[in-house]
Amino acid sequence: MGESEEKKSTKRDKMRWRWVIGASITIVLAIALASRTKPEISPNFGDTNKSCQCSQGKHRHKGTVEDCCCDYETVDHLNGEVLHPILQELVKTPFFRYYKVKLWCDCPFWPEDHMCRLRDCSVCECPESEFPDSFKPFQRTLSSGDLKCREGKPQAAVDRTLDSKAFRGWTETDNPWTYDDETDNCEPEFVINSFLFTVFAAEMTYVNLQLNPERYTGYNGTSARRIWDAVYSENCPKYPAEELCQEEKILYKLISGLHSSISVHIASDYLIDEATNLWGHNLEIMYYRVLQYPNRVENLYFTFLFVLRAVTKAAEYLEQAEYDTGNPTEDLKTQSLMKQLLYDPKLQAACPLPFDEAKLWKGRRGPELKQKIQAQFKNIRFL
Ligand SMILES: Cc1cc2nc3c(=O)[nH]c(=O)nc-3n(C[C@H](O)[C@H](O)[C@H](O)COP(=O)(O)OP(=O)(O)OC[C@H]3O[C@@H](n4cnc5c(N)ncnc54)[C@H](O)[C@@H]3O)c2cc1C
Repeated sequence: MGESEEKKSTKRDKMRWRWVIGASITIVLAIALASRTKPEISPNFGDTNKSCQCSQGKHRHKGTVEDCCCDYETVDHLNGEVLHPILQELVKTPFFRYYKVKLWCDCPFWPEDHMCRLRDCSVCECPESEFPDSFKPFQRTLSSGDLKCREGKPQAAVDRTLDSKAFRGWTETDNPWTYDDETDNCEPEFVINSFLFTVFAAEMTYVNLQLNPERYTGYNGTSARRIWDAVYSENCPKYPAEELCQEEKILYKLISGLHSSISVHIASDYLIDEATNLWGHNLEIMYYRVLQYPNRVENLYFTFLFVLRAVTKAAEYLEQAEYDTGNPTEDLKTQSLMKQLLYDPKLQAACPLPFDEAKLWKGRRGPELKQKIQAQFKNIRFL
């Protein structure tokens, strides 16, 4: 591999791992929130002043998480003791708080999609001066005076010509599970971003995830629903559940687990009263969208363990990866937190193999099935 190829590949790897850690963070938080409110829900739905009547410590879900090698109680314990505290620190580091996304592109499937109703839904882009030098492979035209959210105005977009020149070389794909496209093309694929839910977007730009938390944004109604409908109908076969093979069930569980995670975040940080701008927990939403369906909670735990396996499987790589943002102090801290996360003795002892992927793709149909599911997986891009 030539030097420039190596650089491209390292950049793609960085993007990929930011994604995996990002997914871990969102799912870890969702588990923490769901497990806190799992038992009997108080009738004081949406009321932030009255105390929650949850009886802590009671598990509705017991035993091993289906298709995994770890139980519910252990997940809750590890999440609270180990993962949640470390990830809370990791998300603040520059390497993980800046995320590259494509904004501003018409939806090729559903024109005039109105998306979010709330003003707060708009995505705050970072001015060029803010994001780390080593993340800047191209010149930007966004001035530092442009610190405010741009509130969904496509005309305020940065110079695309520069972007496409700088990124032309990055379009090749070497991972059969993902697209590594960082050009400004608008592709007819689902770009799923649980923080920003930019569903179809173009033009790479940076956002600070600390300024764009995952929470209620008013993205409701038919517009939001048809995206979920499309995600499920494109990727989950219609035939009865008992006829699904293991790999198809897993893809469904991952989508459903991510859906639960998004719903839990919405419920946890909800606009209770628009007039007074009062934000708080909405336990009614938490219950009606997630907790009343045991399988949605189970799928959340499954997704947690699946992502945890991806992170721990890549421990050696992640330990040695460069977390270079041009700020040595912060970058050292990122590396040290990553090591803590990857080699935590409690994690290794309690859940050494969160999910066993070696059981997949067996039998005569294995290779064909893998190709089919890879294509489906690529169709949905979880950022
Ligand atoms: C990728 C994506 C990201 C989003 N991010 C946000 C966000 O950050 N903030 C925000 O406010 N809104 C967000 N939304 C919208 C949000 O997820 C809901 O679609 C919206 O709040 C409307 O909810 P709903 O009650 O109509 O049901 P939806 O959550 O839209 O669900 C649609 C249908 O899917 C089924 N379903 C629901 N949950 C599950 C599950 N876990 N497993 C299997 N099936 C299920 C049910 O049959 C349900 O009726 C996002 C939507 C998408 C597609």
